[in-house]
Amino acid sequence: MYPAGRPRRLRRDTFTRNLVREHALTAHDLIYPVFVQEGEKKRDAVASMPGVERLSLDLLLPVAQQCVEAGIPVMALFPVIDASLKTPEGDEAFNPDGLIPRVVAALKSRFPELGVMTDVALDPYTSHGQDGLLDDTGYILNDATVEVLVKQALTQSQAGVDIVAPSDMMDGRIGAIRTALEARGDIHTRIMAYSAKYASAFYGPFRDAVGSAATLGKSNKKVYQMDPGNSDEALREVGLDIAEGADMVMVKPGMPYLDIVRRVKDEFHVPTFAYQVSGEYAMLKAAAQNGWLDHDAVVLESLLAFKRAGADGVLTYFALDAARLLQKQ
Ligand SMILES: NCc1[nH]cc(CCC(=O)O)c1CC(=O)O
Ligand SMILES: [Mg+2]
Repeated sequence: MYPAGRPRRLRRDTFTRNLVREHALTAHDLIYPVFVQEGEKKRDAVASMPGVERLSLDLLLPVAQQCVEAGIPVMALFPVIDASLKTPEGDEAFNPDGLIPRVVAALKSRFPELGVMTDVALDPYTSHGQDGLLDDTGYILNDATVEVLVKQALTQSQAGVDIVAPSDMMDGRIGAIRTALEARGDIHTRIMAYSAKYASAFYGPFRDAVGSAATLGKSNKKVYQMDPGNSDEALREVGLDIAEGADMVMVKPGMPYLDIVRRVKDEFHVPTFAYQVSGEYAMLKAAAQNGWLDHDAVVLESLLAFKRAGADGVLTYFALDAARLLQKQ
C-alpha cells in the first residue's frame, strides 16, 4: 500500500477540517488594551498604531459597550498622563482621584459585567519614563519601587478594578501586592503578572502612545526587563510569581516569544496569557495597508497561533476587529 497514510483526506472538505481542528479562537480569549486620556470628546490617533486612538472617558464608554456586545471579557487600561503631573517618583500613580481610578470607577458602574484590568507600573507617571525610582547613578531601584507599586495597586483596587497587572518586572512585587491586598480584605482582586516580560524593541509604538518614548529618550529597560536570549529564566520568573500569589501569568511580547508561551504552559499548567504588543500590531497593519498581507486573515491566524502555543488568552489591539470577524464566521 502506498502511501501509508493520506492526511489530505481530512483536509478535503470544510466539514472534516472543522471536525478535526485542534484549537480555536473565540472572543472570550481576548483582552482589549486601550489608551485613555483626560478631557472630553478627545480622540487622538497614535501615528505608529493605525486605527488606535487615545480616548477621553466619554468616548471610551461606547467602546466598552462594544466590547460587551462582542463578548470580549476584559478591557486593559493604559493612561496618557499630562507632562505636568510627571515626577521622578511617579506619585500620580497612586492618586486616588487620578485618571485611572476615575476611569475604573466609571467603567465598573456603567458596565459591571465587563472585566477591567489596570497596569501597575510607573512609566506613564515618571518624568524619566522608567518603570521605577532611580538612584544617584540612574540605576532603577527595586525595593523602593515595589513600595510605590503596592500603593498604586491598592489605589486601583480601591477604585474597583477586577485585575491588577504589574508590568514593571521588579523582583518581589507580586508577593508585596498580594500581601497588601489581602491585608485590606481585597481578596477578590486578581493579579495577572507580566512574569516573562522581555526588554523588547517591539514596544516602540506603545511608548509613542503613552508618551514615554519622549521621557525615556535613548535609555532602555535592560536592567529589569528580561534578555531576549533567555528561555529557562522565563520559567524561574513565572515560578516566583505563582509562588508569590499571581492568579494568571503573562509572556510578552507575543509572536516572537511563542516558544516561551509553550514552555510556561507545559511547565506550570496555570492560566497563561500572551501580549501581542504594539510593534507586532504595527507590523501587521503596515503590511496590510501596503496591500502586502490580507489584514483579516493574518489577524485571525496570528491570534490562533497563540492558542496553539498554549495561551489561554491574548492581549491584542486587534481584539474588537477579531471578535467581530469571529462573529461573522
Ligand atoms: N510598563 C509599561 C508597559 N506596559 C505595556 C507595555 C508595552 C505594550 C505594547 O508594546 O503594546 C509597556 C511598555 C514598556 O515596558 O516599555
Ligand atoms: Mg519577576
